[in-house]
Amino acid sequence: MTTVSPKQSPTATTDHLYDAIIIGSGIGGLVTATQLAAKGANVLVLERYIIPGGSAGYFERQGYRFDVGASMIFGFGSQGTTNLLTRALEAVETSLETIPDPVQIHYHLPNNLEVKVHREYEKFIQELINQFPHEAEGIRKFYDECWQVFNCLNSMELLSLEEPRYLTRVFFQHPFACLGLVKYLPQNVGDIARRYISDPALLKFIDIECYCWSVVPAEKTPMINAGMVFSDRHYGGINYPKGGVGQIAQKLVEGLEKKGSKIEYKARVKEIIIENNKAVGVRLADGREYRGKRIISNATRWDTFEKLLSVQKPKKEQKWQQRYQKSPSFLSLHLGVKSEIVPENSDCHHILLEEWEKMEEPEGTIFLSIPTLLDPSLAPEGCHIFHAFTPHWIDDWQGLSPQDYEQKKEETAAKVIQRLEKIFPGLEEGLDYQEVGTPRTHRRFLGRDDGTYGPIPQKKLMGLLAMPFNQTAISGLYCVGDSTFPGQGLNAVAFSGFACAHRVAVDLGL
Ligand SMILES: NC(=O)c1ccc[n+]([C@@H]2O[C@H](COP(=O)([O-])OP(=O)(O)OC[C@H]3O[C@@H](n4cnc5c(N)ncnc54)[C@H](O)[C@@H]3O)[C@@H](O)[C@H]2O)c1
Ligand SMILES: CC(C)=CCC/C(C)=C/C=C/C(C)=C/C=C/C(C)=C/C=C/C=C(C)/C=C/C=C(C)/C=C/C=C(\C)CCC=C(C)C
Repeated sequence: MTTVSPKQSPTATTDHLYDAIIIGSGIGGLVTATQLAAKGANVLVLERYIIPGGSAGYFERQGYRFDVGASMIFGFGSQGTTNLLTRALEAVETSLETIPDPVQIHYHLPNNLEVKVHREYEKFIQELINQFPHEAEGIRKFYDECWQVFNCLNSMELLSLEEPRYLTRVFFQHPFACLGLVKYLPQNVGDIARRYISDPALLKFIDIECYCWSVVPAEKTPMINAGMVFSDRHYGGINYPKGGVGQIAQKLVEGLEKKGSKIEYKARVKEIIIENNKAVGVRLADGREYRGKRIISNATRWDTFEKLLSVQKPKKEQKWQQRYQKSPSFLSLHLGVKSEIVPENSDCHHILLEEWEKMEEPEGTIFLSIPTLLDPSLAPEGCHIFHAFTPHWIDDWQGLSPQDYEQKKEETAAKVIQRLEKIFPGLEEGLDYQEVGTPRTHRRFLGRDDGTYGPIPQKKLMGLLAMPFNQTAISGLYCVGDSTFPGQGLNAVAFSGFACAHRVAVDLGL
């Protein structure tokens, strides 16, 4: 890997004009970079941290390799067009071995409602119908409608919706699929679920099915995204990259470099340079400047428009901020756990919630992943990795003395572990290693304002209609990643990367 450290950089001045400069090497940034490099563009990626990946990065401690973010990965299917991670790697002639996950989520919900989302669609539907036999028809109709959305998406090439020639072509090739998507773009899951389902407990189940990836209940979750998540888990499936989630970014970087483009680490962009109302380059924290024909920010919109630009925030962005707010961040427990406490045939991903009213509260819903059930090589022999996380706001972690901060981490972690004892009795006794990340950790290491997981609607919106694409109100400046259409999720930001690269490539005449 060619890592150029600031002091050795041969191109520290403005003499080289890159086709595109990308701020940040999250999966959104890297998919844009590799797509452009594959089309022959000369790209520079600038990453403030020491490795690529952002929320999809990793860190190693005492023989454990922990994923920074979620370990439940969509987008690694082998057919159709929605397998965007497989496709992004293929575009730069690389690939990753993945391990299929037989159960997407094992839910442990109020009133002892236990449901497993099996990879096999029919098995999942039967399991849910067994819990709610009186809603058998509604359950089928609801999830079948999600398949309609997915089938539309999965039939067409997925590129920039800001490129008229692509839109015309795709419309002539797949008129019904396009009209289907136009119909669902303004819709949310809650309205569709209520058309078929009336049992309040089942509607709550649909809420948590949405909440665990969109961080909002069904009424605010866009139907297009639900169509992807609720169907692709049974189609392409959930597949874990061998060697950990961090491998995805590592492989993309390898591919990027093979195509002659480059990435620099410890390269924090402090300012996007604007000349004659156009973005023309970036200035780093260490004073270096780089020039590019196009500038693409993989930082969040809050970071991009409030911290990296000295010009007034465009009206369009002000409007966006009235519609979307920052979601909470997470408290993350990265645990090493003795294998004895993990029964054979345990599932990899769990959701634990004891009271429906607390679903959206900090520490209400607990997410747990045990990636070593799929790839044991991530932990020392005889041990597993437990990654437990629960939403938390940064405000609750500010202004504490170092001692109080440490103590709060310990106490909050202990509460989470205690609750997880319900699923894995003996967990506390079985601990071998513990590292706790707070919203402050996420802000510091991921460079995300307030450590946010991403944008969520302030109020009920019209599906995805208000989510911006990649172009911005500033000429030459584009955004990519989870504060662009269609939002959070690796496969979602991969789509954003494909779309952004397509729009930029057309603008560059590539
Ligand atoms: N299972 C899953 O689906 C899963 C797993 C992990 C992550 N994710 C998702 O990935 C999404 C995030 O991906 P993304 O691509 O939008 O962004 P990201 O936040 O992961 O990456 C942004 C990158 O930009 C860098 N950066 C920020 N500001 C910078 C600056 N000024 N200069 C240089 N570098 C800077 C950060 O260090 C980071 O590496 C989230 O929505 C998260 O949910 C999903
Ligand atoms: C031409 C005409 C007329 C028209 C046109 C129309 C059209 C074409 C349209 C189109 C559209 C489109 C393309 C769209 C797209 C979309 C997409 C791609 C989407 C995607 C999505 C995805 C997603 C959302 C994903 C997500 C995921 C996630 C978030 C995940 C997460 C996870 C986690 C958090 C974890 C959990 C854990 C546990 C449970 C433990």
